[in-house]
Amino acid sequence: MRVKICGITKPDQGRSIAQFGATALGFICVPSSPRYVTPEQIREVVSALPDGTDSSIDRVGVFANAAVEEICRVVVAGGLNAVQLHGHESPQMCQQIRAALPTVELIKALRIRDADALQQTTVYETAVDALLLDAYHPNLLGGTGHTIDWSTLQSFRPCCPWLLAGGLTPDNIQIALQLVRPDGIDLSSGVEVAPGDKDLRQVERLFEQLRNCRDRFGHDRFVSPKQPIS
Ligand SMILES: O=C(O)c1ccccc1NCC(=O)[C@H](O)[C@H](O)COP(=O)(O)O
Repeated sequence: MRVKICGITKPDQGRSIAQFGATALGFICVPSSPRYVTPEQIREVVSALPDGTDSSIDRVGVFANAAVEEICRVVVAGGLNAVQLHGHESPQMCQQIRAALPTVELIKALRIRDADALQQTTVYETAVDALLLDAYHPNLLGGTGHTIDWSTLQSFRPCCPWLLAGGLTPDNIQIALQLVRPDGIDLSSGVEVAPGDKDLRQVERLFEQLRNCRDRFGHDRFVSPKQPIS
């Protein structure tokens, strides 16, 4: 299972989170966010990663309603290998980004207000490599700490891989994964002291909980430290 920890701003925290077993680090490239980082800051985090993980861990830039040219500029300058679109990007725009960045993984985030909102996922399934389902908030695009009603996702099986996001914490991750079967999870505020400042104890607890899930259910869809399950 993929485990993405989003909103990384500090090199020492990125390094520790990689060592705990995260398969992806997310960088907020949305200037209005309190978690915003420049391409130079992203490079500093990536260069502090333990040897070997700097190329194996996914480096995901999170954008919202940015122009294709701006996304390309940040991807190159920041050394990113994945792009997450967290705004109102159309399937056509996703295809333009895919054409401009053919070797970069493209993830479309969709904010799920209710079960009906899941219908919008079908038009993106062929335009991107993966979907990320996040909670709806009237004023904020992401990092809200709000959860999706997981019961609406119990039979969600898109044609492409997908990540569950929105208000996940070490305390609720087991319950979420008992109800929902995503290919990966994404956490931000649930493992933070303050926006952009990760709580390493909570990140460690998250991986403990994931290992407990694996032990309890007797299968390998949960992550083990330093041996992420793809
Ligand atoms: O985190 C932000 O500040 C942010 C701002 C604008 C667009 C997206 C943003 N975050 C996207 C993420 O990938 C978060 O990890 C996701 O929304 C889950 O956040 P949380 O509910 O805090 O776990």
